[in-house]
Amino acid sequence: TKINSTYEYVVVGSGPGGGPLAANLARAGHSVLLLEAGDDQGSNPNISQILNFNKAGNDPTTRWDFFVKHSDDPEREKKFEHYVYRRANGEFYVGMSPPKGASALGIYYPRAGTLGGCAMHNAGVSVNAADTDWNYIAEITGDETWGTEEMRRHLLSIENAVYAVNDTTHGHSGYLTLTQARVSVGNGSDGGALVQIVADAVGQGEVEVEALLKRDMNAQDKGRDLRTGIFGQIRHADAEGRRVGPNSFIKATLVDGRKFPLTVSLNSLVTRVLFEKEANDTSPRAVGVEYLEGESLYSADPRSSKNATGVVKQVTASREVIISGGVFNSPQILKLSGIGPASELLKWNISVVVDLPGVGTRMSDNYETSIIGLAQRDLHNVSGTHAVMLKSAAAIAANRTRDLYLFCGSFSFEGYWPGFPTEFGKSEYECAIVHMNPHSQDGTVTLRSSDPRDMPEINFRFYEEGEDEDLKAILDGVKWARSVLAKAPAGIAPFRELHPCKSTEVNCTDAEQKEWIKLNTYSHHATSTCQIGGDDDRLAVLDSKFRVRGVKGLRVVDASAFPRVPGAFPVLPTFMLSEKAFRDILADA
Ligand SMILES: Cc1cc2nc3c(=O)[nH]c(=O)nc-3n(C[C@H](O)[C@H](O)[C@H](O)COP(=O)(O)OP(=O)(O)OC[C@H]3O[C@@H](n4cnc5c(N)ncnc54)[C@H](O)[C@@H]3O)c2cc1C
Repeated sequence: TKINSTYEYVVVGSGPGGGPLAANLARAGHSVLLLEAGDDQGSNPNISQILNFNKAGNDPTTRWDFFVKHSDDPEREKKFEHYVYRRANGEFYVGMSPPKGASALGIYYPRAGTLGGCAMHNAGVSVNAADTDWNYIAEITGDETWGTEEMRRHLLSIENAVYAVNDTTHGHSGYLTLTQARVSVGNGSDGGALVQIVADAVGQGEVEVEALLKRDMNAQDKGRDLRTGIFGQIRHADAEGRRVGPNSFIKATLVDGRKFPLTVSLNSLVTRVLFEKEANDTSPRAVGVEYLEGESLYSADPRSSKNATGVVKQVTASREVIISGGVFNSPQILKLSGIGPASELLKWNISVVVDLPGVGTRMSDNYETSIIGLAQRDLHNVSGTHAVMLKSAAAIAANRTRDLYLFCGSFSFEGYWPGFPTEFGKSEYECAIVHMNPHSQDGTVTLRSSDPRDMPEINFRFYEEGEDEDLKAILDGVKWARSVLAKAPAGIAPFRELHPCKSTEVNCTDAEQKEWIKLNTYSHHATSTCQIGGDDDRLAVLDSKFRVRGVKGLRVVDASAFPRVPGAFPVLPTFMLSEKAFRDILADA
């Protein structure tokens, strides 16, 4: 496509934040340039079939490899069982006994640099945030349009809930096809037996297992966030398992005979926002962006090379620039553009446009762990995973919303590293555990240099706050799953547990389990590095309409805007946030 020099809107990044926003603005008749650092792998079967998500996560054509810290203590970091090193020959080493000459890289954190962003290699699990998460944004900003009712309306306009076809409380004509994952539970199958023991444990033993697997975790239901038990897993994919999301919506917009004014430029790494300040302006205005054109320019791309520098280009936005580079890249782009903590910018000789101390701070994420074991024999007819929502003892005592999301099945998911996962054969069975709304929200994204191709320094600082309560909640989930799995039919049980306890035979104390969980907690739901906040919050980066504070014509629309990590899985809330941003931007146009 020919790139013009001026568009009404320039959107940077095509993930669940930026992709649908660019498509929607063009469908509303505005000229839009969408700049994406990666290329398009929409027809690569590793990427296009949602159940290939493990292959997708390892595919060098889409992967962006970040290496992060979980704490400020380098010795503890290296006790992470899947810590990554670079061997002298350039290959990765994963583990705790690195060979001589290997250099420490850090804890692997997956992202995707491709048309569609991380929605192209995620597992697609699509869960609305709790009402309390949405209402929290309304409370801190005083902007009622963030309330749960309004946000629900955005969900209705984007979704095509084919799993709930006759349910009029869901939307059925949006771009985001949602289906429920299939689980084998046929008569006499191991899958059926293993779901049944969970159903018994959550007091749903009398209900048909098939009906439980259709329970709708995104139901329009006042008591929803307090309800626990088994649910079907909802995914942004169609009935044939093809991924649906930003990539398909952008493509549909480009091929539509109505010829919407959307231009997509791939292999375009945005390096900074351009500003102008006229004499009578109180604050600078974003008027465009600078970018580098070329393949694999960002150093997280495994195909990148230091010698590839790209061609410098500039483009103008007559209305607005919208940054949607994701949780690590949006704060990096702002900082490279002179928006961030002044002291950090000056260190890299970047002229300060606005001293905004919150950029790249208060990063938030869910805590994840898993209990995995080997059955006495191979398991048969166990495909698919089902969700179980639970409350920790503390959430029950305080009558708070459900805070544990488990998904159970015959699979192995112990987090991410190059070459993940470790497969343990046909007897493996796991309950993965997501602990929602953990206390610590102290992660940072800081510049490592002023070169836009370099990855920033990323430190999550897990467990800085509320360590006892969070570890206790996760342990509640682990113990619950262990006690349920012990009730599996003879011949399957007893499971030989691989972790957190090495085996059910060995007595493993609470303290030992907590230590193992703390060392090995993983995550992949990072948010909040450019967060929305109230006018009185000096670390707020955005106002409630996604506008970057202190400048004009610039917004950030992606998962970095959430003031704290929403619910169990961030992708559906990010699609909803994108839809909200579209409405807010149109209202100002
Ligand atoms: C392996 C994996 C599995 C996941 N599974 C789930 C799941 O099952 N359910 C769920 O809810 N969430 C899941 N997530 C998280 C979810 O996918 C993300 O939270 C979501 O995609 C965030 O959307 P975003 O728009 O903020 O950013 P991203 O999806 O990260 O998109 C950002 C885009 O911006 C582009 N970009 C970045 N910098 C630049 C630049 N300088 N110039 C131009 N382009 C740039 C990137 O290439 C990318 O395409 C998963 C994530 C991963 C990595």
